Amino acid sequence: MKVARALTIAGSDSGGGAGIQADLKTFQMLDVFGMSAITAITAQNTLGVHGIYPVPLEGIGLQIDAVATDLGVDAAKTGMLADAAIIRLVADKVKEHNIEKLVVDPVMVAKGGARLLQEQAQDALIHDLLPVAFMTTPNIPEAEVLTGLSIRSLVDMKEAAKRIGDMGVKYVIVKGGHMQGDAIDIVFDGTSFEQLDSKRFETPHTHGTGCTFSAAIAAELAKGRPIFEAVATAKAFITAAIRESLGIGHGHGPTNHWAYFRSNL
Ligand SMILES: Nc1ncnc2c1ncn2[C@@H]1O[C@H](COP(=O)(O)OP(=O)(O)OP(=O)(O)O)[C@@H](O)[C@H]1O
Ligand SMILES: Cc1ncc(CO)c(N)n1
Repeated sequence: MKVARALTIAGSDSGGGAGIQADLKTFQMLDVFGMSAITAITAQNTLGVHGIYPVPLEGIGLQIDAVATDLGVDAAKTGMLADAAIIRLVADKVKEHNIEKLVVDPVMVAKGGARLLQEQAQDALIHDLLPVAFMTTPNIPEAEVLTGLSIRSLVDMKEAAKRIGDMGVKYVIVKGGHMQGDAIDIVFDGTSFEQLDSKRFETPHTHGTGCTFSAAIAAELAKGRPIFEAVATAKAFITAAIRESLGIGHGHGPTNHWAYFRSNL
């Protein structure tokens, strides 16, 4: 049996709903062997981020080297990268190990408002990481920071996707989780647009939705699925995970990483 292998380069969420934990659960549910390089440890739960402890650069580089030189990486994703030095290191490692299918989730701020990326690191994201990425999946506030645009409509989302595409990344998905109405994401392939649609669920349990969505894309790309099939499966995965939330914790609870699999039984 040949198994697909995916690597997440991200922060640890002790609460289990976002970060490395969400990514590994998602890989597992999509039949992909999951590996991790941890960039920072967060003390976090559904109420917020209580502490952030970055891993030394050398340790992050060694984790990526260890995995890439032995087990192999069919696709990777990035999540919380904390600062500019980590972003540059990850960009260098992606080039060194020829990781072609890299999904960059440009994580900047947690749901409760805690910064997960230093503000001065935003330039490194644009100039160092996006040019080596295959796909990026900003939410609305992240797309606004990356482009300087104010995004209020689907037309604005498309314009933002185009401008982010000009930064050197092949595919861009501007996610509509932060808009009003249906949860519509815009996919841009450099020439044309597609939409991923779902109804919006009125729920506070959306902790880690972005992490889970980008991990599902990386998992499907690791299996060699065509792009639009991969993103459609990821949308179905996150929609089921939000729809059937677990109702645990006292704040923004985690999504349900079993839901997509169970709904297909
Ligand atoms: N309430 C909702 N109902 C249905 N789909 C949603 C809802 N909220 C988000 N989504 C979908 O979830 C996916 C993730 O989008 P979102 O904009 O929430 O990411 P994010 O803000 O990066 O998440 P996080 O920072 O919490 O990890 C998108 O496909 C989006 O459309
Ligand atoms: C570690 C980590 N990564 C990403 C997010 C964004 O959801 C979070 N809250 N925590």
